[in-house]
Amino acid sequence: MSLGEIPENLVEIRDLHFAYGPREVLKGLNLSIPKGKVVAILGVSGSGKSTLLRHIGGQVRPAKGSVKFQDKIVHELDNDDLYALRRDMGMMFQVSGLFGDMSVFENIAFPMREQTDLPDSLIRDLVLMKLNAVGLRGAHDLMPSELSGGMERRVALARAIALDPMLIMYDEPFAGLDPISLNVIANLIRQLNDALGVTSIVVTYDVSESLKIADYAYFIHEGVVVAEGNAADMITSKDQFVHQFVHAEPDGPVAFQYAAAPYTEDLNADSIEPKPI
Ligand SMILES: Nc1ncnc2c1ncn2[C@@H]1O[C@H](COP(=O)(O)OP(=O)(O)OP(=O)(O)O)[C@@H](O)[C@H]1O
Repeated sequence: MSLGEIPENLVEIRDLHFAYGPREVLKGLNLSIPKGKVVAILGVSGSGKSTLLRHIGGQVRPAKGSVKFQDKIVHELDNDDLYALRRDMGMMFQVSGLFGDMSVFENIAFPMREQTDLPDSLIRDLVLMKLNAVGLRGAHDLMPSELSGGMERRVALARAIALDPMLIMYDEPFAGLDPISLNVIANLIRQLNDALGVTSIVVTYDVSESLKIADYAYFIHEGVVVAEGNAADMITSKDQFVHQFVHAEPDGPVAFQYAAAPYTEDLNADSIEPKPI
């Protein structure tokens, strides 16, 4: 590969450590998100995926290591710069977070009104454009309570792109969706990434869906990257961890048994003797 072909990274995570009190969640995480790509971050529930996204958005501070967004170290920014940085990031969560007392239109217009001085006529056109991109221009007058789960997720996606971010972060975008809605969301993630020229991070435990649309995948477990590679290669990977994940095997590097003393020790131990009735 010539130097000219090496993609520039939008996000670089180096030796990231973080703990919630005594609970160490990230233990020296390293990964890079190249510009223009869709990158899947995969791992079992509780492996620290959402915590990683919180570091990229600057909501939490690393105990050690850093997150670099473009040329800025996120945890070194002052409040104004952090606010400006967050405008370059759109987020879509499993829980849509739409305002229940505002129409679909007003939900998308809200960040535009809050963060820009655009006139109402332009906001109107922009909102309809964003809704059109997710196939819901015709639903602009509906209230969130009138939307199906899949539609709600699409409105949340329209809101995530309201301010033309450079990076879109998706936290469990497929959770709880029926198969058709799930496909719609997966295809939208890919299409919007390419049409808008953005970069996307998809954090999920849904391996098969995310590998269909991602360019690159990282597998994280117990706070570190345990495997990575081109998404297409992951399906046939011989790596034990990837294999277990892709084939949803109940035991493997991610152990079925919670860590315990040897069985024989436990069987003789006083502590597990049944209490007298
Ligand atoms: N605010 C918090 N305070 C204490 N512990 C937390 C907090 N947030 C998360 N944790 C714990 O940190 C670990 C990692 O959580 P995180 O949400 O980052 O994992 P995840 O991989 O995104 O999993 P999930 O898909 O279940 O959200 C979990 O064990 C979780 O219980």
